Amino acid sequence: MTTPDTKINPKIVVALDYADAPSALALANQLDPSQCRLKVGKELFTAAGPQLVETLVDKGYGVFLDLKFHDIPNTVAKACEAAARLGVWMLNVHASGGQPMMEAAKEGVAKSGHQPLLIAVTILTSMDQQVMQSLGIPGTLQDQVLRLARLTQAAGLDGVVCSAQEAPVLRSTLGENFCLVTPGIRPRNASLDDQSRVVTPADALRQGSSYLVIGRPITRAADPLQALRDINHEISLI
Ligand SMILES: O=c1ccn([C@@H]2O[C@H](COP(=O)(O)O)[C@@H](O)[C@H]2O)c(=O)[nH]1
Repeated sequence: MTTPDTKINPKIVVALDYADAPSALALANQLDPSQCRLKVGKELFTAAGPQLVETLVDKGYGVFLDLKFHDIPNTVAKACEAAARLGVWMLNVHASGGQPMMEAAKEGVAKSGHQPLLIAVTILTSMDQQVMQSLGIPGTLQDQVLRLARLTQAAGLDGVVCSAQEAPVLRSTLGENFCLVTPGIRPRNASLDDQSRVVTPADALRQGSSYLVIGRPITRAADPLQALRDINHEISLI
């Protein structure tokens, strides 16, 4: 097995799910871009805006702008163009917006003059088979993740957000170069919170994840820096 080189290509993406910029910067200022990348999601972006994203980029962090765009193709294209202009490392849309929407997203990114990774959310890691059924989506959850991931690849995107539980089948079907970004990561004995499809950090990498998105197990730990160090140590042993 290969040893993940966490220094050159950190595998952990810390979800900065904070209510304001000072709280997010308090953690970012203690971390180092060689230890992790950072994710800005809907809560923080709505509160702190593009300026915070640019600040994190200027600090040298790879920033995943997790706004999960899902709208008509023209609107998503323009949103992706604007997001890519912030200099982020990665951004995303919802695969359930369909192939034309994802193709428009890709065109929008191309127009920005930047080259972030563009990925699509398949089925949220908080969802389970029962929730899928309640939405009237037929088949197994894994089948639906695979269907949306194939559509994402056909649209020319770089990868998907999925659970590491689906990583083995996606990796074998979609190839080594398709990026699998996996939230729902929980160290052994950690609280699941609102996540349903969870995997430990080391198991997620063994299953084929490219990047691990981790929020509360780090940000709500008594010592977030130590929690990140522990997880980086765990995955360095693979
Ligand atoms: O399917 C998805 C897509 C995105 N997320 C985001 O990842 C983090 C997970 O945070 P935890 O605190 O580790 O649960 C959060 O920002 C979500 O918005 C996801 O969980 N699942």
